[in-house]
Amino acid sequence: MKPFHPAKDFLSLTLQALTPEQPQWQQHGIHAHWLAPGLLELRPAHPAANLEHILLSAGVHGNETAPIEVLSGIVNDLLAGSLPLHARLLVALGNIPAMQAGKRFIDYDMNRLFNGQHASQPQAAEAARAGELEQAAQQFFSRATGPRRHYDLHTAIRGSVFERFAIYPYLHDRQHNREQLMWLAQADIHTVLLHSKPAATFSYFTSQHCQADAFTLELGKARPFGQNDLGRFSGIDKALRQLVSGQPCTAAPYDASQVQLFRASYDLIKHSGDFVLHLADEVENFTALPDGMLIAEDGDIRHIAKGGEERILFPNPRVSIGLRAGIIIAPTTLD
Ligand SMILES: O=C(O)CCC(=O)N[C@@H](CCC(=O)O)C(=O)O
Ligand SMILES: [Zn+2]
Repeated sequence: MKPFHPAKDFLSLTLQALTPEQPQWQQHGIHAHWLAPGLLELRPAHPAANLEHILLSAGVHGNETAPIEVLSGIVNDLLAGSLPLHARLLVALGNIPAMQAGKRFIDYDMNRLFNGQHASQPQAAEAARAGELEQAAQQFFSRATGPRRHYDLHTAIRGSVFERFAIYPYLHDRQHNREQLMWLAQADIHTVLLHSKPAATFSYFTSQHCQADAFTLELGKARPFGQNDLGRFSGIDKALRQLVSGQPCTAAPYDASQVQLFRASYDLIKHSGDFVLHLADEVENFTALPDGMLIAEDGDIRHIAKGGEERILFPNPRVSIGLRAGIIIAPTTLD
């Protein structure tokens, strides 16, 4: 098998729409399978028992470049033999045309097209790719014989009161996994939003349909390629490197003081072109909303903050009609 060309790293191959001459090859004790552009499966050539099965994704939003660089660095070090692999790993760089264009998306937000929603937007450039990512994830996890994890790495449009945070998809009847919460804490992610309903996101899809411990990770502010301070991503970089190389996890028993939890109360939906958000563009994620504050209006609908403990997440009045223009959240504890 022809080795991965060392001068062409995973990211540049993906951005240039190049593929290795052979889709499957072995190097440094790793069996690599290039499934499609930006979709690479790696496993130890001689796997130990009880491997973890880990999906790492980034670039579902094309302009969220730091997580793409983090994952590309991990893949390159695995293939160069400088980072050992003791897991089955699927790495997915999501929206390649949007990455090339430096945009969040081309036609339609890809993270609203999972869970089958791609079928409702067949004309969108993102639809087929969302279906391809779903299929790759399902095939990958269908062959899993041990723990399944999915971390979908993002950065946010706005700054944030809490710089890094995780989003835990709605679990229906499953319990929140406290070991996962402590793993996030040792990755320097101490704030977690618990979703309260199904969503069309990649992490909800793998949580619900692949039974993975799945999270969307928001790791900082979105910046173009070349403008990231990757030092601010060292917590997740180190934690993922330890995870894929099978180093013993140093996460402690569950300690509620390490994890600040919020629960989604309701979404601000943009129902029409009359939608007005009464928050300035500089307002950060997790900004507190004083009791009685008018948050948003849409025709006859008025959203008013209640109780003084609510906060705003992902305020964005520029989304397409029908989509979420923000989430109202409130502090919570585990059941
Ligand atoms: O900064 C923003 O306004 C959006 C950041 C972002 O892309 N967040 C994800 C969260 C996905 C989830 O709820 O799990 C998204 O909106 O897709
Ligand atoms: Zn994103």
